[in-house]
Amino acid sequence: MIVNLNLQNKKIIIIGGGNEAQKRINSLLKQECDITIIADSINSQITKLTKTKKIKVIKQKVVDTKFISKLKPNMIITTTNDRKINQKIINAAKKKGITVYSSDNPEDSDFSNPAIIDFENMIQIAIFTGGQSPAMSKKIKEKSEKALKKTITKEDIAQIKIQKMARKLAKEVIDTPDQRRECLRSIMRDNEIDQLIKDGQMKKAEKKVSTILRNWK
Ligand SMILES: C[C@@]1(CC(=O)O)c2cc3[nH]c(cc4nc(cc5[nH]c(cc(n2)[C@H]1CCC(=O)O)[C@@](C)(CC(=O)O)[C@@H]5CCC(=O)O)C(CC(=O)O)=C4CCC(=O)O)c(CCC(=O)O)c3CC(=O)O
Ligand SMILES: NC(=O)C1=CN([C@@H]2O[C@H](COP(=O)(O)OP(=O)(O)OC[C@H]3O[C@@H](n4cnc5c(N)ncnc54)[C@H](O)[C@@H]3O)[C@@H](O)[C@H]2O)C=CC1
Repeated sequence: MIVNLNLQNKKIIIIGGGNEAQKRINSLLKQECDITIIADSINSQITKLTKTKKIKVIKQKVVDTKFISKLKPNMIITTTNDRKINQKIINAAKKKGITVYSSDNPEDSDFSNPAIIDFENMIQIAIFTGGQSPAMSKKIKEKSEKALKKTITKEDIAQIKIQKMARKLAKEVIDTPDQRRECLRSIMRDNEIDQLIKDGQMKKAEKKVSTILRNWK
Protein backbone atom coordinates (compact mmCIF):
# COMPACT_ATOMS: atom_id res chain seq x y z
CA MET A 1 0.00 0.00 0.00
CA ILE A 2 1.55 3.33 -0.98
CA VAL A 3 0.81 6.13 1.50
CA ASN A 4 2.51 9.44 2.19
CA LEU A 5 4.28 9.96 5.51
CA ASN A 6 3.65 13.24 7.28
CA LEU A 7 6.98 13.94 8.99
CA GLN A 8 6.34 17.57 9.90
CA ASN A 9 8.32 18.38 13.08
CA LYS A 10 9.26 14.73 13.60
CA LYS A 11 12.66 13.81 14.94
CA ILE A 12 14.44 11.45 12.56
CA ILE A 13 17.77 9.72 13.07
CA ILE A 14 19.75 8.36 10.15
CA ILE A 15 22.57 5.94 10.92
CA GLY A 16 25.30 5.80 8.26
CA GLY A 17 26.64 8.42 5.88
CA GLY A 18 26.95 6.71 2.51
CA ASN A 19 24.87 6.55 -0.70
CA GLU A 20 21.79 5.13 0.98
CA ALA A 21 21.85 7.77 3.71
CA GLN A 22 22.19 10.42 1.03
CA LYS A 23 19.07 9.16 -0.83
CA ARG A 24 17.04 9.11 2.38
CA ILE A 25 18.21 12.61 3.43
CA ASN A 26 17.26 14.02 0.03
CA SER A 27 13.68 12.75 0.38
CA LEU A 28 13.43 13.88 4.01
CA LEU A 29 14.55 17.40 3.12
CA LYS A 30 11.28 17.86 1.22
CA GLN A 31 9.54 18.08 4.61
CA GLU A 32 10.13 20.21 7.68
CA CYS A 33 11.56 17.55 9.96
CA ASP A 34 14.42 17.41 12.41
CA ILE A 35 17.23 15.29 10.90
CA THR A 36 20.21 13.91 12.82
CA ILE A 37 22.88 11.76 11.16
CA ILE A 38 25.05 9.43 13.22
CA ALA A 39 27.97 7.95 11.27
CA ASP A 40 31.66 7.35 11.63
CA SER A 41 32.25 8.74 8.15
CA ILE A 42 30.14 10.90 5.86
CA ASN A 43 30.46 11.12 2.07
CA SER A 44 31.24 14.40 0.34
CA GLN A 45 27.68 15.02 -0.95
CA ILE A 46 26.20 14.68 2.54
CA THR A 47 28.96 16.92 3.91
CA LYS A 48 27.90 19.55 1.35
CA LEU A 49 24.23 19.16 2.37
CA THR A 50 25.03 19.57 6.05
CA LYS A 51 26.64 22.92 5.26
CA THR A 52 23.59 24.34 3.51
CA LYS A 53 20.66 22.58 5.21
CA LYS A 54 19.60 22.20 8.82
CA ILE A 55 20.97 18.74 9.55
CA LYS A 56 22.69 17.71 12.77
CA VAL A 57 25.70 15.42 12.57
CA ILE A 58 27.07 13.18 15.29
CA LYS A 59 30.34 11.76 14.06
CA GLN A 60 30.69 8.40 15.74
CA LYS A 61 30.44 4.69 15.15
CA VAL A 62 27.22 3.20 16.50
CA VAL A 63 28.03 0.14 18.59
CA ASP A 64 24.83 -0.22 20.63
CA THR A 65 21.32 1.21 20.75
CA LYS A 66 21.73 3.60 23.70
CA PHE A 67 21.29 6.56 21.33
CA ILE A 68 17.57 5.69 21.12
CA SER A 69 16.77 6.43 24.76
CA LYS A 70 19.10 9.42 24.68
CA LEU A 71 17.74 11.12 21.56
CA LYS A 72 14.14 9.83 21.64
CA PRO A 73 13.50 9.89 17.88
CA ASN A 74 10.13 9.37 16.20
CA MET A 75 11.77 7.44 13.39
CA ILE A 76 15.08 5.67 12.76
CA ILE A 77 16.56 4.99 9.34
CA THR A 78 19.58 2.76 9.40
CA THR A 79 21.73 2.60 6.29
CA THR A 80 25.03 1.14 7.42
CA ASN A 81 26.76 -1.66 5.53
CA ASP A 82 26.91 -3.63 8.78
CA ARG A 83 23.97 -6.05 8.83
CA LYS A 84 24.43 -6.88 12.51
CA ILE A 85 24.18 -3.33 13.82
CA ASN A 86 21.28 -2.62 11.43
CA GLN A 87 19.40 -5.60 12.86
CA LYS A 88 20.14 -4.58 16.47
CA ILE A 89 18.76 -1.11 15.73
CA ILE A 90 15.63 -2.51 14.08
CA ASN A 91 14.95 -4.81 17.06
CA ALA A 92 15.48 -2.07 19.65
CA ALA A 93 13.32 0.44 17.73
CA LYS A 94 10.49 -2.08 17.35
CA LYS A 95 10.57 -2.81 21.09
CA LYS A 96 10.08 0.89 21.77
CA GLY A 97 7.39 1.26 19.10
CA ILE A 98 9.51 3.60 16.95
CA THR A 99 9.02 3.57 13.18
CA VAL A 100 12.10 1.99 11.65
CA TYR A 101 13.60 1.46 8.21
CA SER A 102 16.75 -0.40 7.26
CA SER A 103 18.21 -0.17 3.75
CA ASP A 104 19.32 -3.79 3.80
CA ASN A 105 16.17 -5.27 5.31
CA PRO A 106 12.87 -4.56 3.53
CA GLU A 107 11.10 -7.40 5.39
CA ASP A 108 11.62 -5.85 8.84
CA SER A 109 11.19 -2.22 7.74
CA ASP A 110 7.99 -0.31 8.50
CA PHE A 111 7.87 1.35 5.07
CA SER A 112 9.39 1.17 1.58
CA ASN A 113 10.85 3.72 -0.79
CA PRO A 114 9.42 3.68 -4.29
CA ALA A 115 11.12 5.40 -7.22
CA ILE A 116 9.73 8.94 -7.41
CA ILE A 117 9.08 11.22 -10.35
CA ASP A 118 8.79 14.74 -9.00
CA PHE A 119 7.27 17.79 -10.68
CA GLU A 120 8.45 21.00 -9.03
CA ASN A 121 7.76 19.61 -5.54
CA MET A 122 4.06 19.86 -6.47
CA ILE A 123 3.31 16.40 -7.86
CA GLN A 124 4.97 13.12 -6.99
CA ILE A 125 4.44 9.94 -8.94
CA ALA A 126 5.62 6.72 -7.29
CA ILE A 127 6.74 3.54 -9.06
CA PHE A 128 6.96 0.45 -6.89
CA THR A 129 7.46 -3.25 -7.58
CA GLY A 130 6.80 -4.37 -4.00
CA GLY A 131 10.49 -5.12 -3.47
CA GLN A 132 10.72 -7.44 -6.48
CA SER A 133 13.05 -5.34 -8.61
CA PRO A 134 14.38 -1.93 -7.52
CA ALA A 135 16.36 -1.70 -10.75
CA MET A 136 13.16 -2.09 -12.80
CA SER A 137 11.46 0.63 -10.74
CA LYS A 138 14.33 2.91 -11.65
CA LYS A 139 14.14 1.94 -15.33
CA ILE A 140 10.34 2.41 -15.51
CA LYS A 141 10.74 5.76 -13.75
CA GLU A 142 13.21 6.91 -16.38
CA LYS A 143 10.99 5.64 -19.22
CA SER A 144 7.78 7.20 -17.88
CA GLU A 145 9.38 10.49 -16.90
CA LYS A 146 9.70 11.58 -20.54
CA ALA A 147 6.10 10.67 -21.37
CA LEU A 148 4.72 12.27 -18.20
CA LYS A 149 6.60 15.50 -18.83
CA LYS A 150 4.54 15.80 -22.02
CA THR A 151 1.27 15.03 -20.22
CA ILE A 152 1.65 17.10 -17.05
CA THR A 153 1.87 20.73 -18.09
CA LYS A 154 2.92 23.98 -16.39
CA GLU A 155 -0.80 24.86 -16.44
CA ASP A 156 -1.65 21.73 -14.45
CA ILE A 157 0.86 22.80 -11.81
CA ALA A 158 -0.59 26.32 -11.79
CA GLN A 159 -4.10 24.84 -11.47
CA ILE A 160 -2.93 22.96 -8.35
CA LYS A 161 -1.91 26.29 -6.83
CA ILE A 162 -5.31 27.73 -7.74
CA GLN A 163 -7.14 24.71 -6.33
CA LYS A 164 -5.14 24.89 -3.09
CA MET A 165 -6.20 28.47 -2.57
CA ALA A 166 -9.78 27.73 -3.71
CA ARG A 167 -10.33 24.73 -1.44
CA LYS A 168 -9.06 26.62 1.59
CA LEU A 169 -11.55 29.38 0.93
CA ALA A 170 -14.27 26.87 -0.02
CA LYS A 171 -14.03 25.30 3.43
CA GLU A 172 -14.76 28.73 4.91
CA VAL A 173 -17.56 29.92 2.64
CA ILE A 174 -19.35 26.80 1.31
CA ASP A 175 -21.22 24.63 3.80
CA THR A 176 -21.34 21.10 2.43
CA PRO A 177 -18.63 18.80 1.00
CA ASP A 178 -20.83 18.07 -2.06
CA GLN A 179 -21.19 21.76 -2.85
CA ARG A 180 -17.46 22.36 -2.29
CA ARG A 181 -16.62 19.53 -4.68
CA GLU A 182 -19.01 20.91 -7.31
CA CYS A 183 -17.55 24.41 -6.99
CA LEU A 184 -13.93 23.22 -7.22
CA ARG A 185 -14.81 21.20 -10.33
CA SER A 186 -16.41 24.20 -11.95
CA ILE A 187 -13.24 26.22 -11.25
CA MET A 188 -11.18 23.49 -12.95
CA ARG A 189 -13.48 23.67 -16.01
CA ASP A 190 -13.66 27.47 -16.15
CA ASN A 191 -12.33 28.70 -19.52
CA GLU A 192 -11.61 32.20 -18.30
CA ILE A 193 -9.49 30.94 -15.38
CA ASP A 194 -7.80 28.53 -17.75
CA GLN A 195 -6.85 31.38 -20.06
CA LEU A 196 -5.59 33.56 -17.18
CA ILE A 197 -3.38 30.64 -16.05
CA LYS A 198 -2.05 30.23 -19.61
CA ASP A 199 -1.27 33.95 -19.72
CA GLY A 200 0.56 33.71 -16.38
CA GLN A 201 -2.00 36.03 -14.74
CA MET A 202 -2.16 34.11 -11.47
CA LYS A 203 -3.31 37.04 -9.32
CA LYS A 204 -6.24 37.72 -11.68
CA ALA A 205 -7.09 34.00 -11.76
CA GLU A 206 -7.15 33.93 -7.96
CA LYS A 207 -9.38 37.00 -7.86
CA LYS A 208 -11.84 35.37 -10.24
CA VAL A 209 -11.80 32.20 -8.12
CA SER A 210 -12.50 34.21 -5.01
CA THR A 211 -15.49 35.87 -6.72
CA ILE A 212 -16.91 32.51 -7.86
CA LEU A 213 -16.55 31.07 -4.36
CA ARG A 214 -18.05 34.00 -2.52
CA ASN A 215 -21.06 34.06 -4.87
CA TRP A 216 -21.57 30.28 -4.85
CA LYS A 217 -25.19 29.25 -4.20
C1 LIG B 1 12.91 -2.98 -1.06
C2 LIG B 1 13.63 -1.68 -1.37
C3 LIG B 1 13.88 -0.91 -0.09
C4 LIG B 1 12.70 -0.23 0.48
O1 LIG B 1 11.77 -0.94 0.89
O2 LIG B 1 12.74 0.99 0.58
C5 LIG B 1 14.99 -1.84 -1.97
C6 LIG B 1 15.92 -2.74 -1.53
C7 LIG B 1 17.20 -2.97 -2.05
N1 LIG B 1 17.67 -2.42 -3.20
C8 LIG B 1 18.91 -2.89 -3.45
C9 LIG B 1 19.66 -2.61 -4.59
C10 LIG B 1 19.37 -1.63 -5.55
N2 LIG B 1 18.51 -0.56 -5.38
C11 LIG B 1 18.52 0.21 -6.49
C12 LIG B 1 17.79 1.40 -6.63
C13 LIG B 1 16.69 1.80 -5.91
N3 LIG B 1 16.11 1.07 -4.94
C14 LIG B 1 14.91 1.60 -4.60
C15 LIG B 1 13.99 1.03 -3.73
C16 LIG B 1 14.07 -0.17 -3.07
N4 LIG B 1 15.19 -0.92 -2.93
C17 LIG B 1 12.91 -0.78 -2.37
C18 LIG B 1 12.02 -1.57 -3.33
C19 LIG B 1 11.49 -0.74 -4.47
C20 LIG B 1 10.64 -1.47 -5.47
O3 LIG B 1 10.38 -2.67 -5.33
O4 LIG B 1 10.17 -0.82 -6.41
C21 LIG B 1 14.61 2.80 -5.43
C22 LIG B 1 13.51 2.46 -6.43
C23 LIG B 1 14.11 4.01 -4.59
C24 LIG B 1 15.04 4.50 -3.51
O5 LIG B 1 15.92 3.79 -3.02
O6 LIG B 1 14.81 5.65 -3.14
C25 LIG B 1 15.99 3.10 -6.08
C26 LIG B 1 15.95 3.66 -7.51
C27 LIG B 1 15.58 5.12 -7.36
C28 LIG B 1 15.72 6.00 -8.51
O7 LIG B 1 16.70 6.02 -9.26
O8 LIG B 1 14.80 6.82 -8.59
C29 LIG B 1 19.38 -0.37 -7.45
C30 LIG B 1 19.59 0.15 -8.86
C31 LIG B 1 20.66 1.19 -8.96
O9 LIG B 1 21.15 1.68 -7.95
O10 LIG B 1 21.01 1.48 -10.12
C32 LIG B 1 19.94 -1.52 -6.87
C33 LIG B 1 20.92 -2.52 -7.50
C34 LIG B 1 20.14 -3.45 -8.46
C35 LIG B 1 19.05 -4.30 -7.82
O11 LIG B 1 19.27 -4.96 -6.80
O12 LIG B 1 17.92 -4.27 -8.39
C36 LIG B 1 19.29 -3.74 -2.36
C37 LIG B 1 20.64 -4.43 -2.24
C38 LIG B 1 20.65 -5.71 -2.98
C39 LIG B 1 21.98 -6.40 -2.82
O13 LIG B 1 22.51 -6.41 -1.71
O14 LIG B 1 22.46 -6.87 -3.84
C40 LIG B 1 18.22 -3.77 -1.48
C41 LIG B 1 18.12 -4.51 -0.16
C42 LIG B 1 17.56 -5.90 -0.37
O15 LIG B 1 17.08 -6.30 -1.43
O16 LIG B 1 17.64 -6.63 0.65
N1 LIG C 1 17.50 0.09 -0.36
C1 LIG C 1 18.24 0.23 -1.42
O1 LIG C 1 17.79 0.71 -2.45
C2 LIG C 1 19.68 -0.17 -1.39
C3 LIG C 1 20.18 -0.77 -0.25
N2 LIG C 1 21.49 -1.08 -0.15
C4 LIG C 1 21.94 -1.58 1.16
O2 LIG C 1 22.31 -0.45 1.97
C5 LIG C 1 23.59 -0.62 2.59
C6 LIG C 1 24.36 0.69 2.59
O3 LIG C 1 24.64 1.09 1.27
P1 LIG C 1 25.51 2.39 0.96
O4 LIG C 1 24.96 3.55 1.64
O5 LIG C 1 25.67 2.41 -0.51
O6 LIG C 1 26.92 1.99 1.66
P2 LIG C 1 28.17 2.93 1.98
O7 LIG C 1 29.30 2.03 2.20
O8 LIG C 1 28.25 4.03 0.99
O9 LIG C 1 27.78 3.61 3.38
C7 LIG C 1 27.75 2.96 4.60
C8 LIG C 1 27.85 4.02 5.68
O10 LIG C 1 27.60 3.45 6.96
C9 LIG C 1 28.57 3.95 7.88
N3 LIG C 1 28.68 2.99 8.97
C10 LIG C 1 29.04 1.69 8.90
N4 LIG C 1 28.97 1.13 10.12
C11 LIG C 1 28.57 2.10 10.98
C12 LIG C 1 28.33 2.14 12.39
N5 LIG C 1 28.45 1.05 13.16
N6 LIG C 1 27.92 3.30 12.94
C13 LIG C 1 27.76 4.41 12.19
N7 LIG C 1 27.98 4.44 10.86
C14 LIG C 1 28.39 3.29 10.26
C15 LIG C 1 29.82 4.12 7.07
O11 LIG C 1 30.70 5.03 7.69
C16 LIG C 1 29.23 4.68 5.78
O12 LIG C 1 29.04 6.07 5.90
C17 LIG C 1 24.26 -1.71 1.73
O13 LIG C 1 25.05 -2.52 2.56
C18 LIG C 1 23.12 -2.49 1.10
O14 LIG C 1 22.83 -3.61 1.89
C19 LIG C 1 22.33 -0.79 -1.18
C20 LIG C 1 21.90 -0.24 -2.35
C21 LIG C 1 20.51 0.10 -2.54
